Amino acid sequence: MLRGARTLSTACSVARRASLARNLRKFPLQAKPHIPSTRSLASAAQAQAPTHTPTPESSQSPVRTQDLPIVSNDAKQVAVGWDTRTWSKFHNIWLRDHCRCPKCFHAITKQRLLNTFEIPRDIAPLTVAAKPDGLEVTWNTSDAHISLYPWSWLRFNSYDPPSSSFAPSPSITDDGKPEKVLWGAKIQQSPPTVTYEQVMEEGDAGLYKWLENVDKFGFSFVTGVPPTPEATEELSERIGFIRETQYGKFWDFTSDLAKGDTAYTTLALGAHTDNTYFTDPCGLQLFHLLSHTGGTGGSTLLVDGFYVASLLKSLHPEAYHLLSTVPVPAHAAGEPSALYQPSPVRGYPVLGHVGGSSFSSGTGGSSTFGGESGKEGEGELVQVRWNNDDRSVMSHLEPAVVEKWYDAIRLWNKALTSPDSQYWVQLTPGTAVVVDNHRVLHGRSAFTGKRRMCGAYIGVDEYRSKLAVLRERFASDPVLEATKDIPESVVAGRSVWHTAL
Ligand SMILES: C[N+](C)(C)CCCC[C@H](N)C(=O)O
Ligand SMILES: O=C(O)CCC(=O)C(=O)O
Repeated sequence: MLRGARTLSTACSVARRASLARNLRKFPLQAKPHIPSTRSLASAAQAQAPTHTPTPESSQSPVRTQDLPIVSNDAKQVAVGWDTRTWSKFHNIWLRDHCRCPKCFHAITKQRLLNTFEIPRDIAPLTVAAKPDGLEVTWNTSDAHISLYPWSWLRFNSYDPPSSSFAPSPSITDDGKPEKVLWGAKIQQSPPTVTYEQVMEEGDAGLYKWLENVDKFGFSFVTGVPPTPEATEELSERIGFIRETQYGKFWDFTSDLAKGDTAYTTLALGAHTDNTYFTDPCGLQLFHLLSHTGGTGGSTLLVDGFYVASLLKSLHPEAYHLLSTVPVPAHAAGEPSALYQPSPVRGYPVLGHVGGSSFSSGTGGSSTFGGESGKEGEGELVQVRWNNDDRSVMSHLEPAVVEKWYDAIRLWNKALTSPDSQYWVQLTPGTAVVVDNHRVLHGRSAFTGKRRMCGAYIGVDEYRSKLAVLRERFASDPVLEATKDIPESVVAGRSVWHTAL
């Protein structure tokens, strides 16, 4: 198994040669297979069960050809043998389209320069070679174009089989991101928290910690925030620019119905996510209680929607399936100058997924956005959209589904409101909370007196972009690590082999 193969230029240093040797697993000596058909590749890999557990080369020996993956090709595909049981197959057209040389890919803007549609449909390699840097392909085109594909990059982007199907490798995980931690009421024992000082410090390490908290837990407190709207706005903008909506940019609100929404009243609000009436609900929502005088109540509720969904899925799979497939319309119609509905107006399921093994009559080839899906499996839960107060008329339900759907949301609500799921916290001036609005539901208890809350929305793409940039700086990425010495890889501070490109 390739472990973050380091790269070697032809004039590679002894040190780099040794480091590649260290990282490369010894591939069992094997006669180069004939150019196998796609079908026979699988049987070939299957038949050649490893005769021994490959062991890393000693750090002294130079890299040997047999230390490199085995490569071969036919008229349609190139096969890469990571070890005798693990092969990837890449279509020739796919490889040519993903060439990252300076002619095919703008190293500064990270945009494709190659005209995909000028690639001959039947393009094939003249030669394929396993080089220390990666797979080298010389194409059978008039320019005999040469492309290089680093081993770690190929393995990360393997689609046949998907790289997620490979045995977990400490050096190369399928997306390199930390696992999410699902939580219930017990999170109150040690809720994820950073300090304002950490978040505001120039080096951004504290900002990174804050956003990693949000990625892992779906929320994070920030303590020591000056109890002013100005400081809170500045804190919000550490993540990215604030998303303006019909409620304004940075909000500073109280129970005066200044805006046509029950948030601007003293009413209790059940656990919900915001913006179900937008096609693209905000990614983060930040709240900071500035003051509450002459009254009681107004405590904040947080519920991990991913946790509750996991309970529903195991206890009531039918209900889970309905919440994952039936789109829910919503509206924001409290402002005379605004009347929001999502596009399509039928809305989106309460539980949004990607990658389900299902058909879809909606957009995007999966059940996530608007389509009905088969029951084979929903895929990965990536978004919770739930606000029963903002829900519009369910005018599209199949008659036979109506009562089942209401039973399903009754089970969902029961799980949401279970004491085991609910984390109630009384916010105080100086402690802000940021919530992943695609995962964690929030609410509040009713209150009396004068209560002043401020905060802001951050778009989901702005949030994820900032986290990706911080990860580039602070987290180790096996593909970036393995490719950083390939000449002309890192341009304008970013690698052309970044796995987000
Ligand atoms: C702007 N502020 C956050 C104060 C209120 C937003 C209104 C919340 C709306 N009912 C929703 O669920 O999206
Ligand atoms: O007032 C609060 O504590 C929260 C209000 C709310 O849920 C919202 O604005 O979405």
